Amino acid sequence: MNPLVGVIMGSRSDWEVMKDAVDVLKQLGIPYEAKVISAHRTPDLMYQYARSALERGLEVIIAGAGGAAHLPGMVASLTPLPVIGVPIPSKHLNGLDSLLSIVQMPYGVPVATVAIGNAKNAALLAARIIGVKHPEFMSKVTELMEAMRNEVMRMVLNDA
Ligand SMILES: Nc1c(C(=O)O)ncn1[C@@H]1O[C@H](COP(=O)(O)O)[C@@H](O)[C@H]1O
Repeated sequence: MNPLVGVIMGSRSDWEVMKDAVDVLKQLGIPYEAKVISAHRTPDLMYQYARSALERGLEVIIAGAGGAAHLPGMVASLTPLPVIGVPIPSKHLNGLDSLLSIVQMPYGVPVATVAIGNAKNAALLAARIIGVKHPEFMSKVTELMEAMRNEVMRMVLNDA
């Protein structure tokens, strides 16, 4: 099956965070591709990637970037596909800069932004989006929710 989710990030240095998204996609059996693409450093590549994403069969794009994180918003301006932004924790401002750059999009160009560093949630949100069209992935999401519920039900508080 061709990739349904595109996972992109501004630098190789984002991979440590972004591989959490890929791990979740693998766990759910969702076909994905992962690449380094930067709005700042490879604008032509970003343009080509975002413009061709829909016709290549991608259904969601997860874009991680840190600092002046323009990648998710720029990709969202070039494709009608849903874009999920992952703010990468940055060295000097701990990711607050990344978060604000990604979340404060103007009207007309939405980016669904997850918490700083929470690439796992980006993958889970992608699974829910593609699950509407692909019931086999929605069942995986439901299984995961059930497993999480059972885990909480088993939690015991000593000395409570
Ligand atoms: N925010 C962006 C973009 C972009 O938005 O296009 N391209 C790279 N970067 C970010 O720069 C940070 C430092 O990158 P380096 O570690 O390569 O210097 C990374 O977190 C990356 O996402």
